[in-house]
Amino acid sequence: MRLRRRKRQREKPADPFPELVAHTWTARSGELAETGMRVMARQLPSVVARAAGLAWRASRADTCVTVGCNLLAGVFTAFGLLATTGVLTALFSAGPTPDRVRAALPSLVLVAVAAALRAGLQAAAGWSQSRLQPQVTRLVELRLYELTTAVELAALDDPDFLDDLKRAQGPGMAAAPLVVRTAVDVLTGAVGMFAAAGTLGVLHPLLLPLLLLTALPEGWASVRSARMRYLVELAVVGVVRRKWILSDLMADRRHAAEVRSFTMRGFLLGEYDRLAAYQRGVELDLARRQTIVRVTGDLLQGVASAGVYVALGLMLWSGAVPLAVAGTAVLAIRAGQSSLANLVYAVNQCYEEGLYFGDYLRLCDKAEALAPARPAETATGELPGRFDEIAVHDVTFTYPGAEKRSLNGISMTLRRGEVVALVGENGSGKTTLAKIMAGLYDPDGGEVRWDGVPLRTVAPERVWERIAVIAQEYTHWPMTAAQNITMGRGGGDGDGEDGMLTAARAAGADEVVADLPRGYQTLLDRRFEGGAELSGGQWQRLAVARGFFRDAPLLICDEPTAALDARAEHHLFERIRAHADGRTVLLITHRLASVRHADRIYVLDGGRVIEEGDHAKLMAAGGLYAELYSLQAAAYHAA
Ligand SMILES: Nc1ncnc2c1ncn2[C@@H]1O[C@H](COP(=O)(O)OP(=O)(O)OP(=O)(O)O)[C@@H](O)[C@H]1O
Repeated sequence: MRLRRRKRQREKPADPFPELVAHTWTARSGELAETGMRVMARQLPSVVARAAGLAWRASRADTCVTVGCNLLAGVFTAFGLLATTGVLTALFSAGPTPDRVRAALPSLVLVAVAAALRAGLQAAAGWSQSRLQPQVTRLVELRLYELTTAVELAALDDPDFLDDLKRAQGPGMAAAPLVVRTAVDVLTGAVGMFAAAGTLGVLHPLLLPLLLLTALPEGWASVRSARMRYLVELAVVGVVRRKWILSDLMADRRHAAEVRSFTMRGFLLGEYDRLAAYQRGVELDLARRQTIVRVTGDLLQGVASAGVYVALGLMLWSGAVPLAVAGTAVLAIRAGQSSLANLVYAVNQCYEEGLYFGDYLRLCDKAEALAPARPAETATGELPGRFDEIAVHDVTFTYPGAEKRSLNGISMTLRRGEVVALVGENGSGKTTLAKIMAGLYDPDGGEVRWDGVPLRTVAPERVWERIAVIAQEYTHWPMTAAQNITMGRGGGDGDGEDGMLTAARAAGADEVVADLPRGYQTLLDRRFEGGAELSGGQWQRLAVARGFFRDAPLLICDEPTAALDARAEHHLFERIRAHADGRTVLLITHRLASVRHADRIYVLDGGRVIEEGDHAKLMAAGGLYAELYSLQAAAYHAA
């Protein structure tokens, strides 16, 4: 056992990039290195069952055709082989040659018909198998993204979940169609082998072990060489990932200016070449070792075949089998040999892909348990269309995996028509509190109530429908300008065009769009022909327009002016104040001049509210707010 392990360790190439090998994708290498044929045989049925379930859900018709045609092709293989005996018996019988040929004709026709039918069935099976692949891919991709867009936001803060997601999204998802394909290959190989074995059993029971004897060396060689390749792939996976990252840095437009201005070209090319040279070395070594294994397999197979033919000769000589049967046996052994080798190879492949596919299934199970938090059908709480008051009571919150609380017993009230500001230094908990109010996270303790209805009892979707968030970190959606404003509500360009224009004007996005070549229909993605790129401030105006367009009773603005020029910022704060008419605005900003006119200001520090009141009251109190405000004001006066 120890000897075997030592031998396996020798198979693994020494790794000159230790910092890269720690990647989670390599987690399977140890498992596989210890996996033998017996473990594979035990686990294979469950992998095949999963693959069959997946294929069934992707397309029942194609699954039935694939399986049915493969089974029927096996029947015709056996039938053809048995009919061959009839041909040979007729040909080897006594009498003039024309008579013998004539006698062989009916069996010959049967052989030809069986071969044609088998070829037709195999073609049909191959076609439906190819049809299954894209359908399976579509199914697994859609399922994964349905789940990732529905899981609680907190799940995406959990490093374990993210780790699982990366594995599922990469090799796990890619393995799904391969698991189905290799499972069908297992079936095809098994059917072919059973057809040949059945034929031999019918011809003479002693012929069956001979088939196994000749197929074993090739089966061994193909499994061993596949496992070598797989282990090497796992060993270099970190190197390959690093190469992807470097190729992205060297070929992507986003990095092009920096690569040039910092003259990084030589460094990046050197790094890339170092990795590529290592990978080439490992692969050349693999090719050498695989060739040795294959040649050994071929030699052993040659010896085994010679043994088989000697045994067959002896049986013929002793009269145990007639000449015609021996001839058919040679054909059946050859057919069985290739089917068995294919079967062993397919089993190995199916098992390998099954390992990765298992990652995908585990992630789906995990994500299903995390989503949806409270489906609309079972949630008991109903929110009012427009609320009068949002009350936050003694809310505490710790991010998953974090050691420190981000919120520490926060209480506050927001009423309809008010602009309420959250201020505080970096990391004081403003964004976290806003996300809890938006129903993106459930608090660990305390609660948020809308007109007395606890958010904890309401389906998150119902909360999100009533909120517009202009977030600190927003996405540059690679859609048209119009879609950037309207997506998420109605979704279509034609939907609420007046509303879109009003929102764009309010946010100053109309000036941005006026300069675009195709106006609102311009695609904001330079990676496509005719796509446009915007500046940071221009993107922010679109994000603000998106927030206004939702026309929700609660508008949360988290640093909405960070990238805006002075004029746009002034205009936006005026517009936000106007927006509060009949609605409520929660404003988070470090620009304290802009919160002077807020109805109420809450000052956060270390996840607690340390001051509360309007501008005049807080200035008079002379606390943190007054200090921060005076610092900013002094900077302007000094100028
Ligand atoms: N996704 C996260 N996972 C773990 N901790 C987080 C996460 N997001 C924020 N935190 C932590 O929570 C605390 C509060 O962060 P938050 O983003 O709410 O602060 P903030 O007041 O909005 O800061 P800023 O003014 O810089 O935007 C910080 O200590 C931060 O490190």
